[in-house]
Amino acid sequence: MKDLLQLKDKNIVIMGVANERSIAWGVAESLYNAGANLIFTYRKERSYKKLSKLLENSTVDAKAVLQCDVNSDESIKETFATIGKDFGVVHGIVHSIAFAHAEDLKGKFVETSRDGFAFAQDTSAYSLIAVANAAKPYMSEGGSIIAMSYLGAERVVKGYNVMGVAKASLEASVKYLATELGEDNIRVNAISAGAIRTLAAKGVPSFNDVLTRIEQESPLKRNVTKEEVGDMTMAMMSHLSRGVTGEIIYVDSGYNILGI
Ligand SMILES: NC(=O)c1ccc[n+]([C@@H]2O[C@H](COP(=O)([O-])OP(=O)(O)OC[C@H]3O[C@@H](n4cnc5c(N)ncnc54)[C@H](O)[C@@H]3O)[C@@H](O)[C@H]2O)c1
Repeated sequence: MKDLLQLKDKNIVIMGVANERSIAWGVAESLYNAGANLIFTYRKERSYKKLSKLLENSTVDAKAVLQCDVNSDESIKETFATIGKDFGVVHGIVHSIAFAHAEDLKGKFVETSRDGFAFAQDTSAYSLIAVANAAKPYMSEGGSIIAMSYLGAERVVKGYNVMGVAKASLEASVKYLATELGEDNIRVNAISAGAIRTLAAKGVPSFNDVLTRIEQESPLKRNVTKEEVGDMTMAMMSHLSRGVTGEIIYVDSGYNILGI
């Protein structure tokens, strides 16, 4: 099986583990079991502490744990320069990062502030472009970049507001990046995940209603898990998906196909 995936000893950067509930942690477990070398990045000291504990208490091994604040070009460049120096080649990147100010999610969309809009875009969408640009020199053997999106990018999900527009921008960025980086055999895709109870999800006021609705109405009649998103991310990182780029892949119990 590992041979089919061709992930053994591949250097994969995982950005966005905040705690054990993080989607990125589900991804880390899947990729580790497939034999990949994992390089983790975190934003704040708090995440570093949580991540260190998680690593201590699990079988997942980290080849490196580095700080990277995606709101800062300098931080992104420095992180990837260190990764390049220490590992030579990057084969994959998992971008599992998003943030918007709570007041921009709670209020009416029409009242979104200029700053709040820019901040959500910068953190949740532009960061993918900046990361791809900083990583590109080290992705000399080709590779795969995965971002995490949500249905709120293309449909109106109550309470998702400014983040929905940031995800729309993220999904469009995936397609533009895929088109340009394809000649270097770098594939860029997004997973559109169903609702999963995480720290980031706490900021979305309608989250509990969304979970209930998916359970009642989705084709699979249940919510998805971070492990399921992890496995699909692993497939999208692997040799199995070598012909796929610029796609938005749904791991959402089929909820996105519903009309009314
Ligand atoms: N949980 C869901 O229901 C759901 C559904 C679909 C998509 N997603 C997406 O999955 C991704 C991961 O979110 P999650 O739900 O696992 O929540 P999470 O809170 O565990 O992860 C979000 C991560 O983003 C990081 N982050 C925020 N700002 C950053 C910055 N400036 N620099 C570096 N890192 C920063 C946080 O530190 C955290 O690790 C996000 O893109 C989110 O929008 C989540």
